[in-house]
This record gives sequence, C-alpha cells and structure tokens, in this order.
Amino acid sequence: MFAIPIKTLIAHFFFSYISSCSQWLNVQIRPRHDIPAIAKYFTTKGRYEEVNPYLVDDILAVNKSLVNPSFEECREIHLTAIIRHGTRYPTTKNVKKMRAFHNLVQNAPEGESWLRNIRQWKMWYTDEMDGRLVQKGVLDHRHLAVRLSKLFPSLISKENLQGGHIKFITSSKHRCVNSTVSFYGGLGKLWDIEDDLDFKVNDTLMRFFDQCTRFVETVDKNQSALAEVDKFIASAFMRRVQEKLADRLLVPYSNITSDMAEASFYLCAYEFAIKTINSPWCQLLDEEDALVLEYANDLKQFWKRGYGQDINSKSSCILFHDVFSRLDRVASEIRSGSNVTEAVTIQVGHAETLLPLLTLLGFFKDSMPLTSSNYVNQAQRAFRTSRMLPYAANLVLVLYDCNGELRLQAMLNERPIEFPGLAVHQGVQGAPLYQDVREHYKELLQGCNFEKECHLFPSK
Ligand SMILES: O=P(O)(O)O[C@H]1[C@H](OP(=O)(O)O)[C@@H](OP(=O)(O)O)[C@H](O)[C@@H](O)[C@H]1OP(=O)(O)O
Repeated sequence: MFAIPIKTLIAHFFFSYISSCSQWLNVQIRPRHDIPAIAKYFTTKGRYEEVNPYLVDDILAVNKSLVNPSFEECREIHLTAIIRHGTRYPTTKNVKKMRAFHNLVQNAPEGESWLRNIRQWKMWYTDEMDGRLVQKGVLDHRHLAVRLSKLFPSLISKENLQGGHIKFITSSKHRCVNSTVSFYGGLGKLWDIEDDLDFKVNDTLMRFFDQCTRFVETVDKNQSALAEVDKFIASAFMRRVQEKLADRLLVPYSNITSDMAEASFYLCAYEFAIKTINSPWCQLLDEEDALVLEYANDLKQFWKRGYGQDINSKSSCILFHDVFSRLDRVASEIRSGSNVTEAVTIQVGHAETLLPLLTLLGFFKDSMPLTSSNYVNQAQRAFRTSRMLPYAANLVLVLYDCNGELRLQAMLNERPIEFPGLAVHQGVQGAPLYQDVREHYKELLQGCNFEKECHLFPSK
C-alpha cells in the first residue's frame, strides 16, 4: 500500500496546473480545423478527444442520456474502471526511430517552402523520456475523474472517497502511478479533499502479460508471432507510403524505410497529443498513408494483444476473475442486505492491459481475422485501436440494483457497449441481467485458470 500526502499532490497539481493552464486554454480556444486530418488514425498514439470530439469544446462534458434515464428504476451500486494511463512521451524505441528520420530530413534537398518548416523543427525528444506521462496525461486523468463523478455521482462521491470505499490499483510503471495520482487529484481538487491517497501497486493484475510464461515465450519473445505484421510492412501498400514520402522529401526511395514511415506518423501524432500542435510533420502523410500505417499498428495489436493468438486474451484471466469476484461479492452483499464495502475500484494500466481483456470478453471481433492480405477487405473492421485505445481509454463496468434485479452495464470510453452475443432484455438499454452475463461467460468463470493457461509445457 502506498500513501502520498495530499500537500505533495496539491503542490504537484498547483505547479502543473499553472503550467498547463495556457495549454489547457489553448485546447479551449484552438479551432477544430487545427486538428491534423489524419488524427483519427493515430491508433494507440491518439488523443482521447478524437474518440469523443465533443470534449474539444468542453473537456468536462458528459452525456448522461447514455447511462441514467434508461435506468430510472435502477440504483448504481458498484463501478470498476480499468483505465489506460494518460498521454505519454514516446518510448525510447520510437525516439530513436524519430531521431533517425529527423536526421534524414535535415540532410534532404531544399524542396518546397513547407519543407523548410520541418527543417526548422528542433528534435526535442530524448531517450530518457521513455514513455513517461506528460502534462496532458495528468489533465487526461484529472478530467476523466471529474466526468465519471458527474456520470455516477452516487458512486464516485466525496463521501465514498473519504470513507475509503474507492480503491486505487495501478501498474508499477511511472506513467500509470502518475495517472493514478492525477485521477485522485482531479477528485481532490473537485471536493477540496486533504486526505492522503492510498493506492496499491499490483503488477500481477495490471501487467499480467509480464507474468504469463506461455505468452512471454510464444508471443512476446517470438517474432514469428507477428509474421502477418512483418508481411504487411513488406507489402506494396507500405512500400507505396515510403515512395510517396521519398517523393515529397526529394530523396531516393531506398532512403525511406518502413521505420521512417512509422516515425513520420509518430512525429505528427506525438506533437499533436502532447502539445496540441498540428506540426509540419503532418503534411508529410495523406489519408491513404495514414490508413496503411493505422492498419500496420492494428495488425501488431491484433496478433500481440488481441484475437491473433488465444494466449493473448487468456493471459488476462487473472484480471477477468478479479473483476467478477468483486462483482459477485457486491451482489451477495446486496442480496444479504448488508452495505457494499467497495463501491468503486479504479485500476490503472496499459493498452496491453485493456486489449487482452476486451478480447477475452469478445468485444470488437470481426468475422475475419486481420491479416497482411486482407487490408482492403478490413476497411470497416470493428477491431480499430484508434477508436478503442486512445490515451486514457477506459472500460467501465457498472452494477445496478433495479428493484431487486441486478444488471451490469459496460462502457468503453464513456459510451455503452453491449456484451457481444448477449441479447439485451427490453426496457433497459445495454444493461442485461447480471445473472445472464455470468451465464454468458460461464465457461470462463469456471475455467480461465491463469496458472494453467500460462504454463509452458516443454517443447517435445
Ligand atoms: O510502439 P511503442 O514502443 O510505443 O509500444 C509500447 C506500447 O505502446 P502502444 O503500442 O500501446 O502504443 C506501450 O503500451 P502503453 O499502453 O503503456 O503505452 C507498452 O507499454 C510498451 O512496452 C510498448 O509496447 P511494445 O509492444 O513493447 O512495443
């Protein structure tokens, strides 16, 4: 258990808030046309605002019609939120790719005037940044906390926070710990709370992929698991992106690698996500290029974290059981007429915490798998990380007591999503009976044993 004195928190926020006010105001006064045309294709490097554009005009806006009126006879009794950290710096791996591409552009021929803007751009990313949370990421979580408290006021409340009925669990990674502090700080500022933040670091839950031996050995360390990604990166689609980039930079085709095409995408994405700047880098790629680069990242996520291999989703069994055992506990507390001990659980992790769990639950599954050869057919795919997994992406599960009937609603990024394959009963939008949800996932509830699924049997 960790505790951070509230004075530290306030100091953290006071200075970050002052420094961010200008940025925040920029976000408030920036016209929408300042958003790069390709911003909606930034996959897991995308802003949360691209998934919910109404937030650009009012970062604290909520759409209560999505949750409350349909459930007038219902009372919210528990909420679990599994949240990706907020906006972060690039990892060292990508800083290196971005630096190499920037160096090439610096030495390219003069070219058109807009190329000068790129040459005047100063490389400010460093290896040490390595995925740390940025100020925008602090704001992402602070604002998300306030919006969720507006959507679920009887659960995310000052009384529950001060009564210790809101639990915080986080991955050990700095970006996740700082996001947890930011989420709590958003509530602390809202309610003038002086209490220390108690939170638990639990990588067994939030970084389960590191501890699932079968995943580590057969996917994470096994490049052949990403064969479809490698094939697509070597395909004519990616080659065309590289050629167009070379033509715009007036350099030979051989100079522009697929890593450089990816780096140009990331330079545009990070300048926008971190600074809300539509930088000159964004002029190097058109929509056709962005769709190809988006698909390459979706292929990586599909084969490394999604439906590509069964172990990807089975590695999240431990988190699946953690969520449902808590829901079962709350259900039995309600049925026995006793108080609910844990009203809210806030769990902060990574895109690779959320995606395997969404996959295990069957969300965003297409009829055909994503492969290197069906890019064109997958243009309307459901498995699209630009819409699923922006920074601060969040899966929220809310348990309701509707005149004695327990119902469970799922929301992704503040929009209801229906449990796949589960016919929803009339009258209550998107919130089936909890018992029907348990029946639907019976096989997983009775099985999905983390130790068994993750055990690696010696190869013959
Ligand atoms: O391409 P990078 O190095 O950014 O990949 C990161 C992951 O970022 P993502 O692919 O999700 O955009 C990062 O996930 P995050 O949710 O923490 O941002 C992950 O922790 C990191 O290890 C990198 O994943 P990889 O699969 O090892 O490339």
